[in-house]
Amino acid sequence: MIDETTPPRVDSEVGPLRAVLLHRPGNELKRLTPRNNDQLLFDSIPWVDRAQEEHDAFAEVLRGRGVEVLLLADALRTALGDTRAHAAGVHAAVDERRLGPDLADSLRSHLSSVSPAVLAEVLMAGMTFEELPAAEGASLVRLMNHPNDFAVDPLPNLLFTRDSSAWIGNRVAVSSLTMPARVRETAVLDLIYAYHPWFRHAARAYGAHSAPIEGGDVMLLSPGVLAIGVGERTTAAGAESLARSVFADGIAHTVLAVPIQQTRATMHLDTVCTMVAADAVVMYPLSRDSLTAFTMRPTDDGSVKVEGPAPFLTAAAEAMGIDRLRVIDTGLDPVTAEREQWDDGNNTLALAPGVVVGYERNVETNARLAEAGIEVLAITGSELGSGRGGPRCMSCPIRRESI
Ligand SMILES: NC(=[NH2+])NCCC[C@H](N)C(=O)O
Repeated sequence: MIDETTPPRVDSEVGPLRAVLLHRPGNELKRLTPRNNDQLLFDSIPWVDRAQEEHDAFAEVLRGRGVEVLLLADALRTALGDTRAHAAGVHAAVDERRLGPDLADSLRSHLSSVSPAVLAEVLMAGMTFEELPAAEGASLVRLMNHPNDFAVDPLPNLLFTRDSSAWIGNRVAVSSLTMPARVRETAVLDLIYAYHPWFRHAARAYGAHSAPIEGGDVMLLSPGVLAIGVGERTTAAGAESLARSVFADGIAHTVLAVPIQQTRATMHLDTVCTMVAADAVVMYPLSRDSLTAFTMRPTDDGSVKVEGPAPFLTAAAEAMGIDRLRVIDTGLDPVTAEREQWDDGNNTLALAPGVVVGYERNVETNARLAEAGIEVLAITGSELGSGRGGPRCMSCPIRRESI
């Protein structure tokens, strides 16, 4: 149990994992249709019951290895028990630009009287116009929207808790998410970190309302050394602001900004590379020689010095103070490599150095990891994967032991 004697702290990707924030997918996935799935960032329509079973099995693997699992929905309900959080939750749910003043007022007053559990459900699964409380008289906004249109958008990507917040040392960075379908996740995580008792003393590393940055792009290469992917989601401005913030707080001495391709397949740095041991990564073979990095370090006068670009592996090893950052040689043929990269083969979650969780379907990548001495705990993800995210994307480590 996390308490004041064992506060949240994460200073690597691979230190023994002790506590993690996960989101068991819920009714928000039932909102996905062939008409809205692209916009909601899913590649197909998941079978929700099966996705929940797969997720339960994922959580069980973690618990079986001594990891405490905090589920986001539970955390949100707990947080909303505080009246200030409840008021902030109502504010976050109601978008007056969409509803107009009358409907917004009536929805606000309705939500103000619901239980924390009901408000949490609205914040996660959204609300259609048909589900709005019944009203007297005609409202233009009600009349002109289809009953199945969203009055409050659902958040199906809450599943990917990696992106909406990230712990760096003893501080949490609540993300400013790029895609419109995910922007409101920030408000949900803000409520949890401000009002859940586990996080009462949590300090923030980065303002949620600064430039875009997503946790899938943030990698803790070693204590004090961060790599930040810059691409579809995290901008150069986001990487620079986060670097300034961690330098100012003294929680990092080097930050690498790593340009990644602006494509759906490589939306975050962790889609092409994750750490499997203190000095080893699994990496999409095509990225191996093409990834580069700019190195940022703080200067004495409080500004940031930028160098590079240099090859990523060289810059990373130098910043980490090691001879070489090993790449597990998956040696896959380009077609298999591309298929397994798409299915999050490189998106592993380390539970300890040399022990990772991966999707079972990435047979070739997992076999190469095993040959290299990495224990792979395989989980099924046929439905979970339809949102394009693997074990690392679906987990936000809250506490890891130091290595
Ligand atoms: N860290 C990650 N790779 N996260 C994957 C997020 C997938 C999600 N559907 C999105 O497009 O945002």
